Amino acid sequence: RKSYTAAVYEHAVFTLPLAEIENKTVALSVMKQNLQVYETATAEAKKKGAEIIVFPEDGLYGFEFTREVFHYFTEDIPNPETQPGWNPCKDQHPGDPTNTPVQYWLSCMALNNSIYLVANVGDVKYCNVKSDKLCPADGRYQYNTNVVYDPEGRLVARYHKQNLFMGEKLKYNQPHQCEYTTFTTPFGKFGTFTCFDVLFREPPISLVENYGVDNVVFPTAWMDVLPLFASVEFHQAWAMGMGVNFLSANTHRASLRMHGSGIFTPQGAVVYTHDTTTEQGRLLVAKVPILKRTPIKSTYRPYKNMPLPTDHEAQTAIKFQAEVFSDLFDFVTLPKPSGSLTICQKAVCCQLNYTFEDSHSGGLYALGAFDGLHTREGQYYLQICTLLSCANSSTDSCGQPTNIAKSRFKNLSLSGIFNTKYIFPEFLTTDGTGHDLANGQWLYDDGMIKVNNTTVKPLLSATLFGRWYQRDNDFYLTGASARKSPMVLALNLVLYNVLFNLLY
Ligand SMILES: NC(=O)CCCC[C@@H]1SC[C@@H]2NC(=O)N[C@@H]21
Repeated sequence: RKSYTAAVYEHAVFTLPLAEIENKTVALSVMKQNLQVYETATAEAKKKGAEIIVFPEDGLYGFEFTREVFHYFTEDIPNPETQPGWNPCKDQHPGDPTNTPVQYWLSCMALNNSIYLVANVGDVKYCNVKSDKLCPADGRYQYNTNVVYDPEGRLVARYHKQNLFMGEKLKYNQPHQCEYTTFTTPFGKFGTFTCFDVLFREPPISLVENYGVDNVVFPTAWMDVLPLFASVEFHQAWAMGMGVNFLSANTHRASLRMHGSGIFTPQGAVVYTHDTTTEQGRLLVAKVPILKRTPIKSTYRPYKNMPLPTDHEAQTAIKFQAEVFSDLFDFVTLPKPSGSLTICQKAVCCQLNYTFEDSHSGGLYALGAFDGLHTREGQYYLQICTLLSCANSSTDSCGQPTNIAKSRFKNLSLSGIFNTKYIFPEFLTTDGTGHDLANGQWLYDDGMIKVNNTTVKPLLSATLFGRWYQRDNDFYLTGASARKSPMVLALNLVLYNVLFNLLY
């Protein structure tokens, strides 16, 4: 057997204003409306041959809740490791007040369609504030949770999100210990994690490297941020960088820039959607290769003899600094019609060889390097090389979110020197109407992005997105220091920066 069929459903979640969710009954009616859409999608996916279906993060209720209101959406979901074989569809009787009705519905959906089903739900664990020192004051832990039901309706996996995003900390708790959640199917070993998790080492990298996972199911509620954090470019890059299949289901809310789901393999997307114009859900179904476990290829690619700019390039290429999503990059502009450029920042050096397709086509492009701590919406260490289309003809606009791209390249190769082997290759083209991953028009080979024949659409960005996980553990970024006082954190920050500047 060489492949399996997977489905992801990008769901336009039905929700109610916070003030209207007065009790558990209202919350349940909201979830039932969404579950009805899930049911239709699951039946449709099954009809198309799907063996597994993934639904998005927050897909049953939406996002804007207080901790108290979110409690109405939670159920106490057992741990399948200590209570294997739990099957709400077979074991619960509808109407019993001790039931978990959402789990009952999900389990029956999996059983009735004989399919693996992955959904994101709220799990609650009650605790005693007197005996459990970490127990929240309201006496309960609330978790952002993925559940997986097998085709018999049994709960086979439960995962509590580790890396909570921004406002999520108000309604969810972070598990005391990171959970590594896997499940095995006749078509491969799967791991699961959720949305913001993908930016961190734990649990994603350990699942692949230590738990032998070669398929990931990924419920997400991801807002696009161009040029480096757009959903489909980022999720495809993760699949390609880690050499796994990645089934990503996004919540659909175009007004929040929340869109873009796909089924990605180590070779790139087999199917994806990026609908910015409607508020409709969408089912994607595709064949996915069953992967042979291969050791992760190191993408760390040191190289010597970095070509220096020619006299002509040195005259016309302008060096400048500009921010990309609040990170200050060092940039150099691309002179036309072709060239070979290098730009470095601290330990990162980026090298580009290129020829514009049409030397008369417009658009300013710049090659940028970043090596540092990203601090917006979370803290994590990045090492990046990017070639991007600037928003307009001013260098100030390079790195600003834009959908404008005017030039195609006859050929290009982008490579870099990094301290990390965790490099995720991003590539995005556009004709102004959406994101085109240009699969088949570029290659990621030996740590290098290569275009050998002109892409169909103009290039928005090509990026080697590196994560230096090791560095996250330094100084004030450790979990232990996260519980320290603001004064200690500030001192750590100063110390960190002084040492960092001494080192580089
Ligand atoms: N639901 C989540 O866990 C948050 C989604 C992650 C969003 C990514 S992380 C950095 C970028 N900021 C955004 O607004 N979108 C991107």
